[in-house]
Amino acid sequence: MELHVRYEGDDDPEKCTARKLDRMDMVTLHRSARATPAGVVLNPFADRALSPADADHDRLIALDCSWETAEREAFDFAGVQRSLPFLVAANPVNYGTPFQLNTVEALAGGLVILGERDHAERILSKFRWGHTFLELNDEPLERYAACDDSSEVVAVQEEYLVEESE
Ligand SMILES: C[S@@+](CC[C@H](N)C(=O)[O-])C[C@H]1O[C@@H](n2cnc3c(N)ncnc32)[C@H](O)[C@@H]1O
Repeated sequence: MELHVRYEGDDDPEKCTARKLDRMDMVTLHRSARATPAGVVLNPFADRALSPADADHDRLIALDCSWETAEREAFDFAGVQRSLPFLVAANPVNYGTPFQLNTVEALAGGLVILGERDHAERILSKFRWGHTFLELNDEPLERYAACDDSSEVVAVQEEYLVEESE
């Protein structure tokens, strides 16, 4: 799976996970929506959850921007829009927060769901806390990756949301 990032450049460059992956040739950065190729767009506002049924696409795309500017319209670029199901951030900025992943976590979570765990491990290995993301989310990721489609993923997610609210 090719990894692409639409890079907005409005977040702290020192902490930007997409820039680090780009320096290591693990993603391709695009400075405009027009230049970003179509694929599966990881969009927290999307109605449909990512599932193994999306594995026939060749590209996984994230939008790297500050959470302050990550509004619905910011994700308006070519491709199929997918949200990630319940997963918890492991990075030091948002540790323990569900759904609000940074770019490398979102790409890695997506890769595992699409059946590319080795690829996910490779990109996370570039970050000190990277392995923690897979440890924290081990069970849900394994279960999502075993689903057939988006509605099954949403049904599994429901169990974690109920646990979270108790
Ligand atoms: C808002 S940016 C923040 C990036 C952060 N500045 C960094 O350095 O990694 C994170 C991106 O990851 C993807 N993402 C994060 N959580 C997601 C979710 N729950 N569903 C879908 N995509 C998500 C989106 O593409 C989102 O724009």
